[in-house]
Formats: sequence, structure tokens, C-alpha cells
Amino acid sequence: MDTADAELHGTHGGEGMTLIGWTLRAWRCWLLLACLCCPLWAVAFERAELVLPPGTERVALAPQLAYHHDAEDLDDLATAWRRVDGGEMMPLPDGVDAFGFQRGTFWFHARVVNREVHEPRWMLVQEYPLSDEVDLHVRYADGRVLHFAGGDHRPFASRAVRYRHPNFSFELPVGEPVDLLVRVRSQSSMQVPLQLYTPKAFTEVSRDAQLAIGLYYGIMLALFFYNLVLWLSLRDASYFWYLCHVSAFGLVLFTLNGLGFEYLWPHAPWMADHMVPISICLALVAMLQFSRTFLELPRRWPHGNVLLLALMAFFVLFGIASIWLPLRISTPVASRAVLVGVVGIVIATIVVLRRGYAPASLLLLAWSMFLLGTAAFTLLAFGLLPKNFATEYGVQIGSALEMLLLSIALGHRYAALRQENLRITAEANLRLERKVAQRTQEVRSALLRLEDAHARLRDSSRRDGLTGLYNRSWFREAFRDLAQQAKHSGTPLAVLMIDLDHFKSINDRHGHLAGDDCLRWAARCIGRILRPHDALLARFGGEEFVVAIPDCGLAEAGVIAEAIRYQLGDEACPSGQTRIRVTASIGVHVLDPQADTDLDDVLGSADCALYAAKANGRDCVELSTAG
Ligand SMILES: Nc1nc2c(ncn2[C@@H]2O[C@H](COP(=O)(O)OP(=O)(O)OP(=O)(O)O)[C@@H](O)[C@H]2O)c(=O)[nH]1
Repeated sequence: MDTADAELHGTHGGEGMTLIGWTLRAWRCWLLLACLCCPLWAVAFERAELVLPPGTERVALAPQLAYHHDAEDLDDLATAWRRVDGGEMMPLPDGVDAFGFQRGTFWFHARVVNREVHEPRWMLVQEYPLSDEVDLHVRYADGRVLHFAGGDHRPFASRAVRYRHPNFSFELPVGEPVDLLVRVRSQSSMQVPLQLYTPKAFTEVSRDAQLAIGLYYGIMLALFFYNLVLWLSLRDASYFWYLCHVSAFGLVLFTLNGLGFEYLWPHAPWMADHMVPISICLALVAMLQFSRTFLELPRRWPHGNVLLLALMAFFVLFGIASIWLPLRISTPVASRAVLVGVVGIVIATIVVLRRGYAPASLLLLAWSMFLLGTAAFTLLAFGLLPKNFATEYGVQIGSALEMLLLSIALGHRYAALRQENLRITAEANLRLERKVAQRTQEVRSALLRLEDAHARLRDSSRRDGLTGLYNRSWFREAFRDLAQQAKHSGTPLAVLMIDLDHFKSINDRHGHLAGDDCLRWAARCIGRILRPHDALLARFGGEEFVVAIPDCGLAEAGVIAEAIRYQLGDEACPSGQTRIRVTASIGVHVLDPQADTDLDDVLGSADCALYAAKANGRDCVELSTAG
């Protein structure tokens, strides 16, 4: 197992049952078992000397390490050497080289004898990048002592190889015992997984680890830029929070890998220390906010929304507090809270999923991948799973799959939203079309009613209110058309002027209402006579009526006029209990279709004939003699 992986999750050894804590504990156990079993490290489990037999390329110092914890920070280098020489150093407790967060200074000692004749030069690598100060003192058999300094409180450039783990390069003369005394001081977790490598082995191991890390961050970057483009074009808040989540989670791993110190803040020890809890808090805030937005919690599960908001508030406040809090408090609390945050998200996801929100299933799968990857790595560390690529890089694979699935989930959610939008738009269009059709129908029927009303109004404006006949003004219009038609067709057009006789005396004798009855009755009688003739009948005014008969000569018109006169005089008009005798004088004129005669002249001619009839004693028909 590449111990770079242990950094991802094992920075806070001994601080509790978080995912990170479990992983670290498992790593320690595995390391112990591996040290006991590996034939390469063919050394007796005693602290005498660590012999490097021929063919050795790498070896962990843990089984042969002795240590002393100077909690009060009292010992100087001479005192430490005295303890080494006096046999006062203790073996590692249970062979585990991680002590959690501790005060003071730790001294570690191992005596190494190099039997590999081809490798006089070796490298000691502290495979935990977050230690503040790591000092290596190498004492040779001739009493010569060399000092090397490393750790993230020392300039990055001072490392033997520019690599994320503190490393030291020195000679191990063949067959000669050499004392390695390592002094470690750190506010971070006290972990000292010291490994000896030949330069060749170190190059190969670091190359493989860098490749794995590069692949991992390559995937992260691809996902980041892919979703950045999507966010810029779609402007969906979920994409923005996803970007924050990927960035912040990447920052956590970057810090834990030691890459933050190597590339981002090589001259800022404070950042190297405090970015662990701060980046964890940032990652969790982004993760929670992303989940809230993705799951549409305010709408779908308000209580869950409050829960996640509370968790976010905690991480925001704790992230700020981490600036001042000592690392031995901020880092373990933040890493424990990660589990609480993830559990909160998983619960919210399950609730929303059970409420029928399908895209939540991908979110659940994504978190499952993350947990599965971490679990695989943990089981490997406990020896319950075989070591292979999937188990060894479980955390990276799990988190990469998680990010990938989250990205797919975003796409799925967007597609679902678009589908929903299309459905809503289609429904709205349908509703709109129905409404438009309904409104059109209403407008159409209103128009019909209006047209009808208009027609009735126009008709009533043409009609005389008492008799129901056309009035004088409409007659003039209609007569003009008839005259025009007669002119075009060359047929005669007869005009009859009918005036009831002595109507004033009827009114005087029987009253105006009876007079009205007489007018209505006369109108009906005249209309009855004219029915077969397609004639135009109108009340000309007062007790006077006018008739136009198309295609009717003077003789025929005279006959019709006689029929009218006869009809009126023949019957008495019934009015209440009385019957009133009504007679009429009629003047007849026929329009010469060839002559360009004025309408008023025509009517005047008919009127003259009427006057003639009156003059002749009334109740008679007089034919016009006008040409
Ligand atoms: N009841 C009633 N009388 C009307 C109406 N319009 C006009 N008259 C009356 O008709 C009478 C017409 O009288 P005149 O013009 O003197 O004509 P006349 O009495 O019929 O005499 P001649 O036409 O010469 O036979 C007047 O008394 C009007 O008041 C109407 O709508 N109803």
C-alpha cells in the first residue's frame, strides 16, 4: 500500500471513529501485520539493528524503531544521544508509529547496518507530509554526525528531493552500523511512518504514486472544467455548488497529500497547518449546499433543509474558528463532523428519494461510491480484502466515482427539469389553446349577437314604430335602388300615394288611440293587398302611405290602387267596441324607365295625383298624367 493513501485519511490518528480515523487505525494495524510478515524485511523483531540484506530496496523502520516522548520539551540533542546510548528509548507501542495529537518532542532511533554492497546511498522518507519539524541526525561508527532538517515548517526547497514527503539522502557505508536519530515536533497529528529506500526504489515508488495522484486530480480537473462550462451556459445554481464541492474536496486532498505545501504555500507554514480543518469545513459547506440545491430541499423536505442549514452554519462557524483554534482541537473535531455531515446528506437524500424525486437516486449512488471506496480501503487495511488496485486506491476511486456520478446526476436532473418544463409548457399551451378557442367562440357568439342587435337596430331605425312599416327615410333609399334597377331593366316602376280621408275628424271623434288603431289596421290591409306584387310599402308620414311596385305599368297600378281603396272602404276598422269606417284617396304615378327623373319629382307627381283624388271627393284613385 502506498502510504500516500494513508495521508488522505490517516492524518488524525487516534482521534475517534470517523471515516478518516477508522482508515488511519486500520492503516496502523495493517502496517504492523505487514512488518511482521514481510520476508523482505528479514530482521528479527528486536531493536538491536536493522540489517539491510542484499537485494533490499525499501524497508519500514517501525519494527526496529525506539522512541522517547519528551512531553515538556526539555531534552537537547546531547541528552537524546545519551538516552540512545543508555538504552532508555522505548519500543513503539504495539509497533504503531502514530500517536495522535501530542505536545512536546518525539525522538526516534534506529541502528541500521547496510549489507547491500551495491547501494551505499539511501534515502529516509517521512511518509507523512504534515509534520512541522523533522530533524535527522546520522551518526557513523567513526563518531561523525550529519544533520538534515525537513517538515512543513522548513523551506520546501531544502528537501533532498523536491517531493511532497520530507526526505533525506545520506550514505550508509556497507557493513557499518549507523545510528539514525529522528526528532519530530508537530502541531499536527504525530505520525512517523519512516521508510528507507534505495534512490532507485524511491524514484519508482514516487513515480507510481504521482501517476495515481495525477490521474485522480486529472479526473477532478476534467469534471471541474466540464461542469464550469455547463454552469456558465446553464446558470443552474447546482452546478455552481458542485464546482465549489469539487474544488474544496480537491483542496482537502491536496493539503493532506502535502501537495498544498509543495505547490500552493511552500513558504507559509501557517497555511500548511490550518488548511486541513479549514478546507474540510469548506468542502462540507459546499457539499451540504450542493445537496440542498440538488435535492430542492426547501420545497421537498423543509425539515431536512433546516437540518442541513444548521450543519452548514456549524461548518462555517467552525471553519472561521479554526483560524485561531489549536490544531489538536480543530482537526479532529472537523474530521469527526464530516461523518455527521455525510450522514445528514444521506438521510436527506433517502427521504427525498422516498418522496418520489428520481434524480436523488444518483446522488445516493454517488455517496455510496464514496463510502464504498473508503470501506474497501479500510477492509484492506484490516486484511479482510486482498490488496489490489481497487482496494489500494479505494478512497480515490470512490471519491472520483462520487464526483463523476454527481456530475451525471446533475445532467440527469437538468434533463428531468427540461422534460418537466416541456411538459408544463405543453400543458400551458394546451390550456391556452383551449382558452383561446373558448374566448374565440365567446367573441364569435358575441359578434353574432352584436350583429343581430345591430341588424335589429338598423331594422328598427328603418321601421315606423306605430305600424311596423318602413319609414319615409328608408323608403327613399330603397326607392332609389328600385328606380335604378327599373332604369337598368327598362321596366316601369309604379308609385302609389295613399292618404286616409278626414283623419282629423276620426281623431276628433274617436280619440287618438282609435286613430292609431285605424293607422295600424290600414297598414295591414294595404300590405295584404300588395303581398303578391313584391311591392315596397312605407308610412310616408301622418296618415299617409307610399307604395312602390316594380315592373308595374300604370293600368296595373291603377287596378292595385283600386283594390286597396276598395279593401279599406269595404270593411270598418275595429277599435275597442266601435268600428270606424276608413276611406283613402290614392294618387298613382308610373316612373318612365328611360327618363332621367328626379326622385322628388316622381313622388311629387304621385302626390299631385293624390291631391287630384282629394279634390275629386276623396275615396277614389287618380292616375298621374305627368310624363
Ligand atoms: N291618431 C293619430 N293621428 C295622427 C297621426 N299622425 C297624424 N295624425 C293626424 O292626422 C290628421 C291629419 O289631418 P289633416 O292633415 O287635416 O288631414 P285630414 O283630416 O285627413 O283631411 P284630408 O286629408 O284632407 O282628408 C291630423 O289631425 C293629425 O293629428 C298619428 O300617428 N296618429
